[in-house]
Amino acid sequence: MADPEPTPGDRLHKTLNFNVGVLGHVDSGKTSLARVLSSTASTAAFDKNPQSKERGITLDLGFSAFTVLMPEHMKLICGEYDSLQFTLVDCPGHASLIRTIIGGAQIIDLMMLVVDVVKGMQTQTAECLLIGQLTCSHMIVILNKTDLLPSDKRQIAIEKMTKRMQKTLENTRFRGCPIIAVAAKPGGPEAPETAEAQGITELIELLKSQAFLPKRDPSGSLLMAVDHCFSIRGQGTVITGTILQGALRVNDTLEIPALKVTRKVKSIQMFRKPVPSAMQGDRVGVCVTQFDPKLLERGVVCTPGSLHTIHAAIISVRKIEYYRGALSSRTKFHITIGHETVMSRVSFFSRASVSADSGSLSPAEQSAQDFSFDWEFCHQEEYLTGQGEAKGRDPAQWALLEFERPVTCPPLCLVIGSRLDSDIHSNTCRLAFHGKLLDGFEDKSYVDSVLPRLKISKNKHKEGAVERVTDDYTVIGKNLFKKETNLQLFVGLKVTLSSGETGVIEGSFGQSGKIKIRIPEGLKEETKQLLSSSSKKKGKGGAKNDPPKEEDVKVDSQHITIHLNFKRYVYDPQKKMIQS
Ligand SMILES: Nc1nc2c(ncn2[C@@H]2O[C@H](COP(=O)(O)OP(=O)(O)OP(=O)(O)O)[C@@H](O)[C@H]2O)c(=O)[nH]1
Repeated sequence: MADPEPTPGDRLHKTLNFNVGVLGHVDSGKTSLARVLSSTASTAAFDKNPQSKERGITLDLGFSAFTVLMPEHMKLICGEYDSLQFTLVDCPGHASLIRTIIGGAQIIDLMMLVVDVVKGMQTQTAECLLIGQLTCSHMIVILNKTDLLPSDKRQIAIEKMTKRMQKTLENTRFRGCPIIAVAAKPGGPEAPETAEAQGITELIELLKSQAFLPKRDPSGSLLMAVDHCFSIRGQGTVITGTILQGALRVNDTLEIPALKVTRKVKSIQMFRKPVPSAMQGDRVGVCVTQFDPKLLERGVVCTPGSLHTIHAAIISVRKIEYYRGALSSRTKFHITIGHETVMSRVSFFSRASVSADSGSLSPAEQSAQDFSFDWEFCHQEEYLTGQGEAKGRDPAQWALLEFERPVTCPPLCLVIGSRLDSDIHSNTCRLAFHGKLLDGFEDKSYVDSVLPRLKISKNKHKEGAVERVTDDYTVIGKNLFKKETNLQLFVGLKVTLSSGETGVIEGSFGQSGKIKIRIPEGLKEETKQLLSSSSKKKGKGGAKNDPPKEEDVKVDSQHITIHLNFKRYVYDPQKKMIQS
């Protein structure tokens, strides 16, 4: 019989793990803070706990942990646990920062944004805030290095910086989040190790008060981020890391996608004790049958067959508003996807760019229909609109990514596009866009044969005429499309009328390529008059509240034109390159 899914109660130990990402600008004091938190907690917070010394452990580069007794407010909801472990994920360099955060997005429960109190928000602070916005729902701001402020003006300076941070956070999801001042390593690098950090006990109390029962889901396939790997003679190879998704049991078979091999789980340890299973959010050491640990210093392991290695992908795209550069097609960006950052050629396209004029395709182009179907499918899926990308808001954007080397990632994972090669001191945001993986191309030959033949054309412009008004908010347009055109692909696109109103294509009208246009602000009086006089002159149709029927429409207004701008995306078997 299969083992039951592990539950949070299925533990030999009674410690709940809570993951805290430590983010901030270079040199803001992240590592110093993680270090002092761990040591302060292990010496002070546990004096009642005999295991305290053991718990202030350094797990690996970038990971440290400390444990406290279960805070009062969590005792009721976390009945089966008696203590709470904070695992601090110190995120160092920039590329690895994005990778760590994206990879850990599902399991970073709270983010500590470390700010140098003297310098305030710096470029990377802002970038970290952006990444936090995309991946995390709880945050604490740490104003560090308060010892550098002159003692007589310290309090005022802290209050000033607190207010400034509050203002910055006003329009973010972290509005009103706690802000605390500390000195993680007073005196800087030259100071003796004995120099006492300030505000750390208060910070630990704040962390305890902000902690909550994290959502963990043992279902689905396993995905574990590996941060360390070593062998134990006679036993096997141990991989340590964090379970990002799913669960793991002794005797399970794991896949190491980078090595294209599978290995059997011989034992699992948490908090240095053997456990039969572990689940999302847990930090574990897993002993598997032997392989060369040098081959997997960092990376992922997973349920066999659950990850895909892809050569190209389609993603949804949202521009990061602080990014000053252009998102132009066929340029290269650093793409962070799953646990990898890879250079990619990026071609952007938008909704109506999908083989829109299918009726006018040549027979060769017609064969592209299968392909364009995929895109059509994409934009009907909820995940495009479900993640805050509400239908009807911004015109949706997509991109085709062509990776310089294949990447291994889970389906639907978060993707961030950035320009990491731009100068880190240039004071500009290097994060350009974010999105979700919608579709990946695994088959290299498919990529070779199909992707080079995609054509993303330049902006197109179509012009038609308003035929009649059906009510104060709706007009019927004609001469924009042929009757064969798949009008569904244009639904939701913006049009402008020569009379000044803007509208949205609501759908087709009749069978001859006419469209119904909704004018959300309503038609201007002059426009209505112009259209109704035009109707009367011709003597048919145009009665304000008549349900529109195609045969009614005989009136031809020469006065008001409709303008539609869009991009077109077609498969062109003749082309050897993507054209733009
Ligand atoms: N004066 C003073 N210096 C500090 C404090 N905290 C850290 N520093 C110093 O600031 C420098 C950077 O500290 P780190 O902890 O390495 O900063 P970091 O953010 O982890 O740096 P990166 O990992 O390089 O991004 C070191 O020289 C520390 O000694 C503090 O509270 N006061």
